[in-house]
Amino acid sequence: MLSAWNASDVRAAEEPLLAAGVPLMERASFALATHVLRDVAARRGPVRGARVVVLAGAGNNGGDALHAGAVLAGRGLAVTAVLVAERFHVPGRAALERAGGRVVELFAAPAVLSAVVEEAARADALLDGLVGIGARGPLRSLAGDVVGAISGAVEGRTALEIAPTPSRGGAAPWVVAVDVPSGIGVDDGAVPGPVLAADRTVTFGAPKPGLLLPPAAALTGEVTVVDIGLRLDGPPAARQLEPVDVARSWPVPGPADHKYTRGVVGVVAGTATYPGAAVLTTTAAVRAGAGMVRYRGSEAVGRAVLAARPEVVTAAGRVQSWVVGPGVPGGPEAAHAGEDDGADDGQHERGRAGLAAAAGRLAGTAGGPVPAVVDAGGLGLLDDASPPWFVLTPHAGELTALLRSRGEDVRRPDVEAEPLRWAGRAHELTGATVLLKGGVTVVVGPGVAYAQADGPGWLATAGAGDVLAGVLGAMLAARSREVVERPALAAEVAAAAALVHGRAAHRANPGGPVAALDVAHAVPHEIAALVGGR
Ligand SMILES: NC(=O)C1=CN([C@@H]2O[C@H](COP(=O)(O)OP(=O)(O)OC[C@H]3O[C@@H](n4cnc5c(N)ncnc54)[C@H](O)[C@@H]3O)[C@@H](O)[C@H]2O)[C@@H](O)CC1
Ligand SMILES: Nc1ncnc2c1ncn2[C@@H]1O[C@H](COP(=O)(O)OP(=O)(O)O)[C@@H](O)[C@H]1O
Ligand SMILES: [K+]
Repeated sequence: MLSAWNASDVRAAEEPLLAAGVPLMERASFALATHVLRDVAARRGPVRGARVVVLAGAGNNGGDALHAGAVLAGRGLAVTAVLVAERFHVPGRAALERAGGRVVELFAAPAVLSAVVEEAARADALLDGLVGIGARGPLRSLAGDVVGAISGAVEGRTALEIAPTPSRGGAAPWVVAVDVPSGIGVDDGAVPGPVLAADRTVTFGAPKPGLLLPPAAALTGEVTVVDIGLRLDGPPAARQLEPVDVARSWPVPGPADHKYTRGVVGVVAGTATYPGAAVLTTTAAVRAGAGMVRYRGSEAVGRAVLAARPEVVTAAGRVQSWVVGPGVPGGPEAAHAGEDDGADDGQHERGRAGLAAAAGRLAGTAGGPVPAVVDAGGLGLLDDASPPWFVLTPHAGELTALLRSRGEDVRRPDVEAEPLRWAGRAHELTGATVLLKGGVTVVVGPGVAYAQADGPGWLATAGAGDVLAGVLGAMLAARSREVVERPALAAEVAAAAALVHGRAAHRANPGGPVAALDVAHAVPHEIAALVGGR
């Protein structure tokens, strides 16, 4: 698992070490230089004579970059450091000059900006040491100008670029961000202004949340964490599950298991208008290893489900998790406005009953509360307050509607600009765990947040969300009681489902388009690979 800490926590962890004279900057800058050397060697062969431009800001981030530049100059690389502020890291500059590096005082002669940009565009490597965890807001003054100009000049990069071109020609410089790409929201992943998209980010002590969270996560390139000896004890601000975490906690059935111990998933999905959602959700739940899947819906849709998956049961009975809403009309906005966007075929009533049972509010329900996945039309069926074992699975549009239905004046671009904040707000307003779908899936539960970036862009296809709902339903059913008892566990299981779903999409057709049903069919193979490797 990757755990990310806010800037203030990293600073607090640095303080006692700095007070004790631990050479943190030497550690950081030496590791940074080592990674740059390795990358340059891999791309160019000989490192001697390679051209490196270091963009250095006023603070210690600039200090790291200048000291790394000194190490590189000492190895025979031609290093030019560009100082953007009158205040700069004095020992870093001195070390660089001693090692034979050249310094350009851009702050003293802004007219040389175009020459700097030209040199940067021709460099083998570009180190972005403008600001690190001391950044406040969008890049200002010369730091902003230089990033804007270089981004415009380097092929495949624009100043506000969200997706760096993965394989650029050999001519463009290899961009290494020092600690973080300068100008991102270190704690929240915001991209409030120009940011130079990196090929690699070498981050010190621990990842920062902004490296995991969208939209900034798309600008980091590969993230390398350098251990400089910090002790970060408190809870991380954001986490990212890795395959080994999911493998370790996967409930592999043993000899004593039977279908009810493995978990029964009750699915309220699909209508005559959207029968495919019922097929996709139930198929995904079956393929993800549910002990049993019960489909609840009209007879006609049930026939389509049974034709695709004869394992599915349509009779009512006990379940260990509910999935309510895929392919059911009437999301939060419609419910809020009293609209009706199509016949619900009785699914609203079945969905409400499922959610009431899941919340433990249905008189005469045996076995107590169980987890629920609440998707699409199910989001309009929620009560004012939900328990944390309800996992809401909106995309950005649905989350916006949900928030607006609860009085927040928010638009979709706001949600896309600050997904962690708004998923967190939805968690606060509803009490439920919130999984916000997107290129990076953000999950917020009580005291925990996850950011998962496991799937290819090809996964953005109709029905993919229904498959996720089915996979998550099966995973929650398998750990039903535990999820109800431990408020933060639903978020971990939801993040794990996003990982399985995203990796199944890669597996379904590596490097190419995927259809939602193909993703569902790849799920058991992905699970086998995960648990087989543990
Ligand atoms: N304290 C230490 O010894 C260590 C610090 N480390 C490095 O130090 C960095 C933090 O250093 P600092 O606290 O000095 O802060 P930074 O170097 O991140 O930035 C602070 C400077 O940037 C300017 N600045 C802030 N926001 C700006 C914006 N939006 N546009 C333009 N300029 C802006 C500020 O005026 C300030 O002078 C870390 O990110 C890391 O790279 C590492 O070397 C580890 C050890
Ligand atoms: N750019 C992207 N890269 C990777 N995965 C994505 C991207 N965009 C969306 N996804 C994923 O694809 C799925 C789409 O779900 P959703 O929007 O609910 O579609 P539908 O309602 O048609 O099923 C989600 O799991 C989401 O996280
Ligand atoms: K930086």
